[in-house]
Amino acid sequence: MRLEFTKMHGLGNDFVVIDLVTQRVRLEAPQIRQIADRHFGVGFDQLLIVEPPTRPDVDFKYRIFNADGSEVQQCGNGARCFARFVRERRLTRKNKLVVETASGIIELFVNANGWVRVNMGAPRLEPAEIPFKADLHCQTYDIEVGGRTLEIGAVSMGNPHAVLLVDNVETAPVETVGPLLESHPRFPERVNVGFMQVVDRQNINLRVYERGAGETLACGTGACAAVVSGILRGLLDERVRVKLPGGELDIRWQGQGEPVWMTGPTARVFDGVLRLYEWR
Ligand SMILES: N[C@@H](CCC[C@H](N)C(=O)O)C(=O)O
Repeated sequence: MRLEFTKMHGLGNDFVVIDLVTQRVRLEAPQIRQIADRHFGVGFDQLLIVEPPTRPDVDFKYRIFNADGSEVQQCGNGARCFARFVRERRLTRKNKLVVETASGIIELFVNANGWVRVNMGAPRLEPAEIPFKADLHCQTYDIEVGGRTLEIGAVSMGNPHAVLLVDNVETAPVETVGPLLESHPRFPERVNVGFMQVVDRQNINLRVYERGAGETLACGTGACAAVVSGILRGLLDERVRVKLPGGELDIRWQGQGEPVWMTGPTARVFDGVLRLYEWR
């Protein structure tokens, strides 16, 4: 079985993108993990699947799978790459796209310079919506991790995020605290973990340990969640430049009930063909 794909990235957060508008395949979790393998497969942080819409008022349906094969609701860097992909593959000529994801509708605007601006929707803060086990919504929560009490913000951008404040992202305990929080029992669907260093009211440094993928060079929803958490804590202004290991994103949020806007670049690395029958 022959399957065309495109390798892309947003700030080094890398993707295999597959068009299932013009191709047909059903990929199960073991195959997804095999394609994700950086030694025995193509390698990616997330697999993005482009499908025809299931309703008349949207342009496409977009599904996202982590490298561990789990299907997830949202991916910010992936959304921008998705927009570039459907235009380059001539599946659409529109500059504004309305797209169905597992967590709702997002709007994408392709700028003249190839950058993409995304309306990521309003963040959800109620614990049950994240989901996070807590009685009430609070700006921050104390949580026991590895014998220590840490303070986190908890935000859903369609997918769950915990945000910790650190003095310096270079020395942040991403490899140790990241996996412990990712699978913490208070996050029943696991969680993405952001380590945020506030530089000033318009600039943060951020590293993210992603659910189902480990630390990535950038996480778009993680950047949105960190800015939301920083604004709610009174530390940030409405527009923030987020510096991640792979590059920078522009994030804007006007407060409760308003959508988060994310703007950033995309890159296509190469096109390829998978021959699924060759795998054992
Ligand atoms: N890299 C992404 C987020 C991908 C999904 C995440 N790992 C999850 O499990 O929720 C981004 O750019 O937002």
